[in-house]
Amino acid sequence: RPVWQAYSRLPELSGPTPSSVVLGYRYDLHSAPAGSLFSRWRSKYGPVYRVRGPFGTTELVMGDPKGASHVLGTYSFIRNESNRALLWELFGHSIFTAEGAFHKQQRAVLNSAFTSANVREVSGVILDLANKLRENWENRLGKAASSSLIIDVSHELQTLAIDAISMTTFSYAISENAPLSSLLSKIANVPLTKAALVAESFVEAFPAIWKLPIPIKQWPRMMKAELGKIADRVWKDSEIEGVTGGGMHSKLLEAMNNSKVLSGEPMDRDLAVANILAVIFAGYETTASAIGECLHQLALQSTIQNKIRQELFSFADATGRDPTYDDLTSATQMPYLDAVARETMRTYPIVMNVTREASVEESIPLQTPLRSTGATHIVVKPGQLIHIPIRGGINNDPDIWGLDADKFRPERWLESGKAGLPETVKTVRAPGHILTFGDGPKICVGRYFAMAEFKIVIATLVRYFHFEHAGIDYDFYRFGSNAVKPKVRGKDGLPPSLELRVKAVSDA
Ligand code: HEM
Repeated sequence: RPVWQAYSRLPELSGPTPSSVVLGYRYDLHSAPAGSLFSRWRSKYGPVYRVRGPFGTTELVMGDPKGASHVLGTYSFIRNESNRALLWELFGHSIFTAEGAFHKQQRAVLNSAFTSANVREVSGVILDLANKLRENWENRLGKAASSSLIIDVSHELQTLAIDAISMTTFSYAISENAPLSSLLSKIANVPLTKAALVAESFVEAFPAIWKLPIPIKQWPRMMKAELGKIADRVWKDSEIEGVTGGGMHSKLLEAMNNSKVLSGEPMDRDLAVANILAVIFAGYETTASAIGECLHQLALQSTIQNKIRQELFSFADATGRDPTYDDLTSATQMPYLDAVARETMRTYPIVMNVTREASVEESIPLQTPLRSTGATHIVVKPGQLIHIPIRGGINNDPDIWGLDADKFRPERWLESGKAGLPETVKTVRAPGHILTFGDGPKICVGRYFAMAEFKIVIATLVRYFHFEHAGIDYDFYRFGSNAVKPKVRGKDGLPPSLELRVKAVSDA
């Protein structure tokens, strides 16, 4: 694409000046608490504005819900080159690097594995893991000198989440493989440093860097090799013995083995292994971080925490039994738990923004005319980078959600009239009016899985434990792996952690 175009595009839009012309806006965006700059820029420039990428190039921020839905819903907007290069490096050619008809084929296979009915079928594994964590904390509290313990919940949730996805997708408990689980934890817990942000900005500007033998590739390589060995063995066994043989109860393997029926093409070994890796990696950090953000909010707002507990106790009093998976995931049986899940996903989305690149010239329709020209469309050229701001963006826009858009208030999902959801939320056409899981053909494959795991773990932990602030303030930042994670306020260069004070409910 002509270089000059990258600089002179979108003259009708204004936007912020980055602190460094060389690094562009990404360095500023990721050096600030997640979403805080999207929110500030939206109030200054409106929902649609431009940012300057590395070396002054022009990128579009599309915070208009109709425009965002168009971009995410159309195959001509593809994943951007630097994203594809990183995802290729991490997993190989997988669902994440697929586009167009090939993406459609891969999605048909993965969708058939992650239906809500299939998630229900494997939910016992997640319930067992949540109860195992509860028993572990009960034992530790039983042995502790005081009635409370400070626990790094972020670390423990990561372990639970990686087993939840690996045990349900290929019957393998990664946490029991010590070298592999410590490698994954190293990758997930890389500290946020200025050097890492600068390196990331350069890679964004020059995706070809991924092709060089640079040291940052060392961990993804090791992960691909180690996890690949397990995925490979599981895949071979499933081909030889069949998925139901050998106790291998895996919906994903079953779907991939049946891929000829679903997509017309048998899945080859490399693609199958890459998709297994992609699903594991996409599925564990994100879900663990979302549960962590919720526990952090509950520790700050004990009234909300008590309301969830009360709902669980009332259920037990009324039925004389513990809630099942069906009860926990039903908005009718557990309306408050459901509202807390929706509000966590809305207020604190773990993926801060989604990026696309226009592959053809296209006119994007807008809900609200542009401030500068009053135009109801914006025309983009091939190669244009477009960011859909989610955290601090569309999910928290006061013009869509009302003046308390930034507040964590689960009641908004339950009440009617002024205290409930405003009509304007309907302008966001994604499921549940939130963009936390994306939208369109690339919407998150694992969203039912993630919501089920979220509800099971929050209900199990809140039923038995009381969470309190442990005197450490946290801010949430987008770390290099793309998930938003907690960082001790003012302490740069530390890996993510989230220490909360935990007490048994009977002692609280
Ligand atoms: C709270 C938890 C989660 C969040 C916030 C989340 C968020 C997202 C988002 C925003 C996308 C769209 C990316 C884009 O449009 O470029 C996505 C895609 C994806 N997610 Fe999730 N995710 C979560 C959990 C999971 C789980 C549990 C799995 C696996 C079981 C999973 C697997 C995937 C896959 C494979 C894709 C790629 C889909 C495609 O390209 O067609 N995610 N996720």
